[in-house]
Amino acid sequence: MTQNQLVEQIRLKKSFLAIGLDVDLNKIPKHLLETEDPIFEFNKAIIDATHHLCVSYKPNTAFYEAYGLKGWKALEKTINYLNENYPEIFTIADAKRGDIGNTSTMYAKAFLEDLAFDSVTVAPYMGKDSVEPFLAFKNKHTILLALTSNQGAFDFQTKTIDGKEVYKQVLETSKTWDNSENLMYVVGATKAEYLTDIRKIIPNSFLLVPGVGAQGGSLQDVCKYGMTDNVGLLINSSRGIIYASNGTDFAEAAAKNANVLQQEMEAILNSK
Ligand SMILES: O=C(O)c1cc(=O)[nH]c(=O)n1[C@@H]1O[C@H](COP(=O)(O)O)[C@@H](O)[C@H]1O
Repeated sequence: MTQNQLVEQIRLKKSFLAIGLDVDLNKIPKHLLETEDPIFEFNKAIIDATHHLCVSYKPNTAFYEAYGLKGWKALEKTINYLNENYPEIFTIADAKRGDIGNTSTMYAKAFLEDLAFDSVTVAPYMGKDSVEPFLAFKNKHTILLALTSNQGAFDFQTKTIDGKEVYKQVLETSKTWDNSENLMYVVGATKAEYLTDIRKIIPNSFLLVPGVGAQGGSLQDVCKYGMTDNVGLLINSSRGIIYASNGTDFAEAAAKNANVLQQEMEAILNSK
C-alpha cells in the first residue's frame, strides 16, 4: 500500500487509528481457549468488529513468538485474513528487527514478502546497512524507532553526541538513505512535547505513535504538535481496545473503545 492510499483511507474513515493485536492468552475470554486456534479466533472477532473504525492493525510479533509454532501460525492466519478480507487496511508487523545486511534481508523477506505485511518496525541502532534491505521493498514501509514511549528512551535516544540528540541524528541521517521515501518513524505519545522539534526535521513523514491509553499519552497533544497537512499520524492503541472486556461481548466492547478514539480523531480532522 502506498502512503497516498493510506491518506485516502484516513480521509474516508475519518480515523488514523492503528489497533494493536497484542494477544495474551491470559487476558482473552476463557471460552475462546476451547477453540482450536484461540489467538486467531480472538483477532478475527476483533478485526470484524473494528475494521471500519481504524485504518491499520499492528500485531506485535512478541505476542505470537511467545507461543511457538502455534503463535506463528496464528500470526500468519491473521495477516492472510486481513489481506484477503480487508486489503484497504495498512498492516504493521511490529517486530523491531535490524541486523547485519544479509540477516536484515531475511527479516525483510519474512515480514514483507512471506507474511506480506505493508510495513515492519525496525531498530536503527546498527545503522544504514541494517535498514537498507527493508527499504529496498517497493510500496512497503520501514518504521524506524526514533523516540520511543518508554522511560528507557532517556537512556540513549535523548542523549547528546557531537552536540545533537541521538533521536535527531536517527531522523536526519536516515533521511539521506536510498529509498528513504519508504520510511516512517515511531514516536511515543508520551513524548508529544518533542514533536515540534521532530517535525522540523521530518515535516511530512508518517509517524506511528503508540502510548495512548494504557501508557497515558494524550491524543490531543500528539495531534496538536505532530499532525501534518496529510495527517501524517497513525495512533496505536493495543490493550486499551482489545481487552475492553474478557466476556463473550469482547469484540463489541473493543469496538466501543475504538469508536471513542475514532470519534475524537474525527473531531480533530473536522477542526483542521
Ligand atoms: O513500535 C511500537 O509499536 C512501540 C514503540 C514504542 O515506543 N512504544 C510502544 O509501546 N510500542 C508498542 O506499541 C504497543 C503499545 O501497546 P499498549 O500500551 O497496550 O497500547 C505495544 O505493542 C508496544 O510494543
